[in-house]
Amino acid sequence: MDLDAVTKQSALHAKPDGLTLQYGTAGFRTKAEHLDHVMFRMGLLAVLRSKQTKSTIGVMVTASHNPEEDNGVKLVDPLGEMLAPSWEEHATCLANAEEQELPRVLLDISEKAAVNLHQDAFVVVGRDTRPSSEKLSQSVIDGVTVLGGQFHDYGLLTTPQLHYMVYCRNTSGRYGKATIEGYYQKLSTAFVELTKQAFCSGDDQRTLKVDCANGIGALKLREMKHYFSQGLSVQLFNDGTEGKLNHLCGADFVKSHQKPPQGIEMKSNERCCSFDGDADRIIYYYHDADGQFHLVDGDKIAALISGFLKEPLLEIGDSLSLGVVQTAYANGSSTRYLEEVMKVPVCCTKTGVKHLHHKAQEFDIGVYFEANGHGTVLFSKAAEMKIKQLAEELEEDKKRKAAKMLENVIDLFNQATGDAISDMLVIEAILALKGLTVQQWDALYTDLPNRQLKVKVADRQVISTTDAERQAVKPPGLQEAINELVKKYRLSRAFVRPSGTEDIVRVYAEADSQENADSLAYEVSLAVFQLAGGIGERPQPAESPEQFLDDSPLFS
Ligand SMILES: CC(=O)N[C@H]1[C@@H](OP(=O)(O)O)O[C@H](CO)[C@@H](O)[C@@H]1O
Ligand SMILES: [Mg+2]
Repeated sequence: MDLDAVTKQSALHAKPDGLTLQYGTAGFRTKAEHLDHVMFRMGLLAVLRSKQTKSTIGVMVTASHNPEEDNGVKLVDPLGEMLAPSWEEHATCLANAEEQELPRVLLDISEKAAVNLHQDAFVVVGRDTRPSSEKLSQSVIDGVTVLGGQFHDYGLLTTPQLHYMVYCRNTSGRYGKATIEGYYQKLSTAFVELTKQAFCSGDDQRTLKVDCANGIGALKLREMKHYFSQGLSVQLFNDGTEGKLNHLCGADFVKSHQKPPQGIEMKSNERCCSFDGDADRIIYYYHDADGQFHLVDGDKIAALISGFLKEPLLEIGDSLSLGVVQTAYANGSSTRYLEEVMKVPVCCTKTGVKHLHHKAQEFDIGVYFEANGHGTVLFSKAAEMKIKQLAEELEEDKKRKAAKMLENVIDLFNQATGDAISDMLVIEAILALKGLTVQQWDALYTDLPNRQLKVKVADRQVISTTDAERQAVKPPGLQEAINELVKKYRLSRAFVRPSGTEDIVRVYAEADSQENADSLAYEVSLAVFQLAGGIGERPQPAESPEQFLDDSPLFS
């Protein structure tokens, strides 16, 4: 490690004095102008991680659904998964080290993590379409090269595509080819194979409207759509040619505002979906004949997918375990539906994909989705082998057919992480095969009315939680207050937790009516404000839904 060279180069990516950042739920995220030093240092860290794991490591430059002026960075571990927690700590230390401390911190990390510094290092880099992303990804590359690491810059990619590339490279191509062409080929071949049956039986060509959040998803979907055009025609909106990234559009906007994005023409009963800014989340929705808006969120995606998978799994007759993983934000109706109607085991984990992903690995087939549309399905090695073996058996019977179908489903999911494009193709395939309309899918169960709010407090870490974030253990008295409030309403539930990506406390409430959910959320916000050191204006009761929109300081 040439520490003199590191010091010299680092001076060109100097850290602003006094700035401290935390590697949070989704890596580092803040205003783009504060991130140059973090990028350079994440290049350095990726080299150390690559040497330690003797594998290719990914670095993605994106701030997902956050505003265009923001940016962020996260590292991708060898099998395409999120960075290991112990390395998140190293990332935070390295990002916050003052210039003169940098060599010592690098040596410290190398020692603590037993990095063999003589090992080769290889890092792959991807970035989203933000104006700041190109320069920032160059800073990552500067960090990689000054430590002698090799790199491949993929340029513009969706976040899940970068995860896919990392996974492919570390499994000698067994997972797929580590090129954009390889990604398109793998997914579209699986999609076309899977839907052959549905489309042969005379179904009309299917059309889907896609809101691309003016982000990277638009570029990639436009390139990819020709690969599966016999099966599905996608119409792109908010494709970045005019609008601003994530502004009044995208999956996060649609989910949190519970209304359609701007820039999309929706006719009644037409199936529409939205990606987020880096295309790792997807949400569906439609207007009914009365013009009422219906959201079909991550919970319903999980219900559709697990219902679909149950049948071929029963058919192949092997006792492979199927489970669904959710977070506390999952609508109570979805959990009840999965457990009581579908009879599948449901687990609840802390918020953040890495927690869900980890839990899903405990099943042969683990379906995980956050309510906001981030998720995928993981197949254990044993399940994959069993399915492949059955699919190759000579006898052409129902069992083999079911195994063949599952084989294509395995290939269609991005098993490295949740992926809007891959999930979209899975959902479209299921709807086609089952002959379901979006309304029929939506009717699987009825969501309980719910409301999410944000409360500003002086220090959000005064709140700590347990039971997958459903119970507050600190500050004293807060959980008791929430329990009392919840008792006042029917079918009600509420919890609070400090956000891992924003400097706020999140409040969630659901109840038998929208009015009651709003009212419970307001009362819980007030309890948080009073018991957890609220700052600024006190939470106000909602008089109109507009009050919940982002421009209000307390409600969004
Ligand atoms: C309620 C909610 O939507 N929380 C989001 C949000 O996390 P917070 O820790 O709640 O800020 O950002 C995460 C990263 O994108 C995402 O995984 C998660 O679902
Ligand atoms: Mg995202």
